[in-house]
Amino acid sequence: MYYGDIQALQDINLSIKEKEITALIGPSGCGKSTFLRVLNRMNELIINTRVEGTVYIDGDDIYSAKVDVVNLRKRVGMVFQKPNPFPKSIYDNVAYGPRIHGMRDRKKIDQLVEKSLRQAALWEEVKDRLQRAALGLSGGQQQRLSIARLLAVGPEVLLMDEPTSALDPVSTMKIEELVQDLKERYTIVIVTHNMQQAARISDKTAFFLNGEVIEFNNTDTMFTNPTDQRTEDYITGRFG
Ligand SMILES: Nc1ncnc2c1ncn2[C@@H]1O[C@H](COP(=O)(O)OP(=O)(O)OP(=O)(O)O)[C@@H](O)[C@H]1O
Repeated sequence: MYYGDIQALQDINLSIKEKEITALIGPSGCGKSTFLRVLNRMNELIINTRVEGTVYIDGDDIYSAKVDVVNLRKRVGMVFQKPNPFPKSIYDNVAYGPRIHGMRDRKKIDQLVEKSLRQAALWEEVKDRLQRAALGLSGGQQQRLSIARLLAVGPEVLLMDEPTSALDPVSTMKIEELVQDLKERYTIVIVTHNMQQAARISDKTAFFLNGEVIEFNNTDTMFTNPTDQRTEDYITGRFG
């Protein structure tokens, strides 16, 4: 993966397993977010970028010329560091995706909004104020709303780029619990600067350094018995 002439990722070969949580860790600028964006071709929204190599999801090469990128991003959704609700009601935020994908039946949309908010562990907090502004919710609630908005379009893979870094500890804990619940149905890849978080919630961890994956292992092994000295140095806080 290149930004202009600068190669930001090299020699990456990762097999991400279905219905697992894979954490991406590593110091700032090592390529974690770039890699995440490779997985749903979001890098293409940045000018002058180029990808070499292939990414398969369920056997489909997502970089094939045949792929409909809108559909790909529906299959592989993304949550960002800062929650980004639209300046609309809570209901309309969740209904937005299904509507642009052609859903018209009001009753079906109602059901989907409720289901998505329940799955995102937000329903109980907002069910009496669905028509209120999403921007009136707390940061943690807005982040769960961003997740509900994704779920409403029926993704298979959820990409999360430091989803709790702007949140307080209680909201962070709720998101961590939610991510663990979502693993039952979705494959999750999460970038985090918080190593305790990676250790608490993920099944596998990939350690990135200077655009390469230095180590990819079961999270337990990675944090108790890393193979590479550089992984050990990073997780014990010697750099980064
Ligand atoms: N839009 C861009 N244009 C040019 N270079 C970029 C762009 N985005 C990232 N890079 C470069 O690519 C490399 C990897 O950046 P990336 O944001 O993927 O790292 P990261 O590990 O996610 O960092 P952080 O933890 O700070 O978010 C860095 O050298 C960065 O400067």
